Amino acid sequence: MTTDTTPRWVIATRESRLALWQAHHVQALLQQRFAARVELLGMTTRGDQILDRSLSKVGGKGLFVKELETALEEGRADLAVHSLKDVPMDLPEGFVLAAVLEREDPRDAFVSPRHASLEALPHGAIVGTSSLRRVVQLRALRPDLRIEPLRGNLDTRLRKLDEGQYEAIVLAAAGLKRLGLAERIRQVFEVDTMIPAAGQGALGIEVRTTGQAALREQLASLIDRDTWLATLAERAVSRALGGSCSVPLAAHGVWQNGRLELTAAIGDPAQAGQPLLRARAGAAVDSPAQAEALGVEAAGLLREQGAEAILQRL
Ligand SMILES: NCc1[nH]cc(CCC(=O)O)c1CC(=O)O
Repeated sequence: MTTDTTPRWVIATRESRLALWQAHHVQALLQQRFAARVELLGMTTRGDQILDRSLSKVGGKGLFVKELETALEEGRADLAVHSLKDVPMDLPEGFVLAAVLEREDPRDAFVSPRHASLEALPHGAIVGTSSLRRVVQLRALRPDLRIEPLRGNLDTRLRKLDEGQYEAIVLAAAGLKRLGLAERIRQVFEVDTMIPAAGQGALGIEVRTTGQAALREQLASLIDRDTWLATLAERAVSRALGGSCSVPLAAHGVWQNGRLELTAAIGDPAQAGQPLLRARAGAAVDSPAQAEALGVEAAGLLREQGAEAILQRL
């Protein structure tokens, strides 16, 4: 008799269409690269259940992650695939991000049935969006607009737009592109106009810290170094400033001639139309420690400009 040495792994995933697309993407990658047998374990998280309130009001980061970690802990799954944006900077004891994959488009997208761009919206138009980060940046760009909360998965958000509850909505380009909905995008915001969230557009793969040496080694070979270092810097800004999603914080790193150029911004939800505090920091980053130091530097620059007062009020 021969022993079957084919690795068998189970991926824990949320069950939204986007989460399943992402899990299937990682499943295919693992099957191709390691000739592994990979199954999906779909599950519902608190973040999926709470649809009537803004997520910033119901307990912050980790809402989309915890149930998946429980499945890892109990051995029902071996890895969890997340949108990196939804993953807290500090994972609970016993868990680690084994890989960050190459980033999709990190930008935010403007979607509207009738209007070609944010600039083209009529005075006072209603725009839907789900994050405080987008709210403060939209207000700074167009103080006249009425910005209303918008929750739910991608299909739900598009349906609410199509039903006429909003003139336009703003959401991550990456999700729309992954689901084949790119044709709905009327405008993508350049990253200087609407600074993305830390980790936006990237996928993270989480595993247990112990007992998974072989899997961790194989996942490490999937790391996209540029995305990994850039998102480490972005996430370090968020951690240095207290990192909850009730903070309207943006952080985005771009590689230019071998240097990582990091832009970060924080807005004040209580001060409509106020300009955002912005900071830029760049360095020839070549290690995780250097990436995190760059993030801490950018956070320090925001503090010097008065980020503290905003954080105090929140
Ligand atoms: N917070 C929900 C979430 N998490 C990741 C994405 C989009 C895909 C990505 O950024 O990788 C979205 C939807 C959105 O912000 O529009």
